Amino acid sequence: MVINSKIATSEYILRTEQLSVFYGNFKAVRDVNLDISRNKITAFIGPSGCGKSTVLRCFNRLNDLIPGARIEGRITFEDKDIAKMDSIALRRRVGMVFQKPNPFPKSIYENIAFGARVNGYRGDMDELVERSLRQAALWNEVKDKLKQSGLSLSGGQQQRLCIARALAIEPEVLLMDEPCSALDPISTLRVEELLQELKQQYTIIIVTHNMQQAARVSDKTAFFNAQATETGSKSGYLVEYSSTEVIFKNPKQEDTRDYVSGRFG
Ligand SMILES: Nc1ncnc2c1ncn2[C@@H]1O[C@H](COP(=O)(O)OP(=O)(O)OP(=O)(O)O)[C@@H](O)[C@H]1O
Repeated sequence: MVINSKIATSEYILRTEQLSVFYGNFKAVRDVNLDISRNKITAFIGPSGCGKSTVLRCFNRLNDLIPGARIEGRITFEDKDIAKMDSIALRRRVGMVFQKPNPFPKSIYENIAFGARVNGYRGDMDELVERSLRQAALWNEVKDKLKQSGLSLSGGQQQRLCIARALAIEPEVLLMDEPCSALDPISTLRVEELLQELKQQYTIIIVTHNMQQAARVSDKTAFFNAQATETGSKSGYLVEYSSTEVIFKNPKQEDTRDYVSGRFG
């Protein structure tokens, strides 16, 4: 009997168990236990340096590329320990969009096709390029200039191109590290609208400094803070994790309340 894996999978696509992250001897983040819900948008908020990006980068093992970085604890993706997975295969399934739009210095078309080709895509490339650009709500703006450089687009369009590029690899999870911080308010709104559409198909984790954005776009919010340790250095930790409504309207922790009401950070 064939069991449908979609039915068999748990509500949580990614989980951390007692996750601590080190850069050399420095413990940047400690003891994070976090379950990421499938097809939801989870926001990471908290003051600068509390480890939001560090935790985000753990989910597709991008920290592996930083000399001296290592983790303690465990992260599972679809119930499998990611430390035991091939990192390239993991990154195909857990894509990333960075803070600053970073299109390749290639045509709009090639920005999508290049990564897909490198990842072994064998289907109809024109169809994939169109589908990815449509998913990223960019198709109508670029369909007549696919041969132009990706760098000729506006900042907001470049970021949507980078989202389209990430989607073309057909990931299951999209990690976004402050994807709107370099964008103007109108482009930000477009990306936020786009996220709502994308969550039908993808699980999204977004790091944001903009609390209104977290409140507007996310279903769940994780609030991180940093605290001085015995050695004097500051170590990040997860203060509270709940539905976005609870975090913003009725948090359990006083620190969360102070942060979301703008009293610190
Ligand atoms: N590559 C690195 N090497 C050494 N230390 C690092 C590295 N990246 C981050 N850190 C340190 O780890 C801690 C957490 O940094 P991180 O960038 O994850 O925080 P953040 O909450 O995302 O901050 P911000 O909101 O300012 O982006 C900080 O003390 C930072 O200096």
